[in-house]
Amino acid sequence: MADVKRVCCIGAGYVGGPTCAIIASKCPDITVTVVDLSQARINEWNSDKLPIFEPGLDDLVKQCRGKNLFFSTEIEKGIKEADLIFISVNTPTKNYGIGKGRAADLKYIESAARKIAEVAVSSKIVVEKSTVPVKAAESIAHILQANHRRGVHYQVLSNPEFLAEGTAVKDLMYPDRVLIGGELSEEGNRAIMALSNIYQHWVPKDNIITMNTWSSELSKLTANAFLAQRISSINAISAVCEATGADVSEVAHAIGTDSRIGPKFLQASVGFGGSCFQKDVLNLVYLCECLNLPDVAVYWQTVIEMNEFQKRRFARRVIEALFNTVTNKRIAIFGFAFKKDTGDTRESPSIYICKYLMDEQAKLAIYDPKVDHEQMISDLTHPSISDNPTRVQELVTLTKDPYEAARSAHAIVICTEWDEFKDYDYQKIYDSMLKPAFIFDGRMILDHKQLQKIGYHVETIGKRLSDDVHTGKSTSVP
Ligand SMILES: NC(=O)C1=CN([C@@H]2O[C@H](COP(=O)(O)OP(=O)(O)OC[C@H]3O[C@@H](n4cnc5c(N)ncnc54)[C@H](O)[C@@H]3O)[C@@H](O)[C@H]2O)C=CC1
Ligand SMILES: O=C(O)[C@H]1O[C@H](OP(=O)(O)OP(=O)(O)OC[C@H]2O[C@@H](n3ccc(=O)[nH]c3=O)[C@H](O)[C@@H]2O)[C@H](O)[C@@H](O)[C@@H]1O
Repeated sequence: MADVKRVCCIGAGYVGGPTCAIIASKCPDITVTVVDLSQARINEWNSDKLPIFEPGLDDLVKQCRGKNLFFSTEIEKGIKEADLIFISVNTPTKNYGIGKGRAADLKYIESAARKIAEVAVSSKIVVEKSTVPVKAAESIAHILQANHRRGVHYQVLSNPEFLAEGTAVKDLMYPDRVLIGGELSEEGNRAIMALSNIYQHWVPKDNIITMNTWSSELSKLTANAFLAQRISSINAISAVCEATGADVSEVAHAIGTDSRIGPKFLQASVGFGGSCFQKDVLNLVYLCECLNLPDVAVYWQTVIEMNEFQKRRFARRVIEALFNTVTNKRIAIFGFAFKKDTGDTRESPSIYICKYLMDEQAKLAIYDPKVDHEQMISDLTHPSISDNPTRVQELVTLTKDPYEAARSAHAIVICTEWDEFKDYDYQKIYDSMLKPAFIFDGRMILDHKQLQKIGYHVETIGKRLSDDVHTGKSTSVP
């Protein structure tokens, strides 16, 4: 098993696609096939317009596709031919039955494992790449072993992914660490070495950490929980800043220079989004409840609650500043993706800000440089966001031009930190808006002094910029 020649990855998503593109580009001696149930997704991977936007990914895929990188719906063929199989399918939060709203839905993982057991005719290393609850690898191993053919043996490894969207290529190219968990046995070690050898084509050996499977699985959930907790912590402090006159950027800088705390992930915002933070923290909460650790579960649950609070709080500030009513007011929403440099909108805070404003019957003009309009409508008409899709269509205008979005608007709300938002001609935008013209900078990216000079009423997260004549809040601490 030491020399892996053929890799198959089940799941051609945000993780499977970029991860395999890097492996193919760094290991010309390995053939990598990414398989998926979705013909549409595979067609896109084989086209000029990839299904996901990631800086640097197009070039990487073009460089290897058709040589040692293949995208296909022939799942059985991919499995049969591979020595090593990544399972990189989605593990969303369960929306039915036991654990609804918290537990990870493992049905895609299980069906991938069953498919491997059904078709494999030679031994395989099966690598759990998806983020899963602790002990999922054990369940995968159980399914594989219960269905194995004579002479076919499996080793199951945990190899969680730490890439972030928008920087996936860089993160995969220069990972802080690669984590591999496996069985503590001779066979297990051989499998760990085989996977480690793939990564050693480009990752220094010292950055490849090996450990037992459960530690590896729990480390992934813990990493995301800690990152999400930092954001919730700084967002909690942003509320204190707004109430006192302190500036959250200064506070973040002050604490971030303490080497024990560090400067990263201290950017206060409208709240965190993305497909994983909420899902994985909830997954951890559920795990703790199942392990009869209710106090630990409550501790992590508050990270989610603080995030909800931040999104609601920001929307409420917009409404309050606009004289306590946004009914029929045109509001330009700049940014719909959950962060810059991605077209992904999963759990984007922008969706919730839009929801709260639509609940107050505001008219929204939404602009995002990368998100398809179809996706925006699908997100805003989702039953969890609106029970009246026709009303959403009436309230929402989708534009391909930020200047158009802001024309005749009462306010601009920045929901995503796209770099291009910093470079607009805000004088021109101001001239086209209704007065007083408001900007709510939910990402703290604009030059607030300059905007005030133009005449805007500016509000941002974690800092008071304008007189609070509208909200009437006092700056004194009781
Ligand atoms: N999106 C991200 O940035 C990161 C995601 N992760 C984790 O990686 C996993 C995958 O996430 P994404 O790539 O974002 O998901 P995704 O939803 O973009 O892609 C998953 C793909 O798996 C396919 N699939 C599902 N069941 C299948 C089956 N039985 N056979 C073949 N294909 C199947 C789906 O059609 C879909 O295309 C999740 O567990 C996630 O938590 C981990 C780190 C980063
Ligand atoms: O498991 C996953 O899916 C991934 O989740 C996150 O990556 P991602 O969600 O793609 O993006 P992040 O950069 O972590 O941003 C998440 C959200 O937090 C927000 N954020 C981030 C940092 C910050 O300081 N403040 C802040 O509000 C972002 O705007 C975004 O909405 C982790 O950073 C990755 O390590 C992990 O692999």
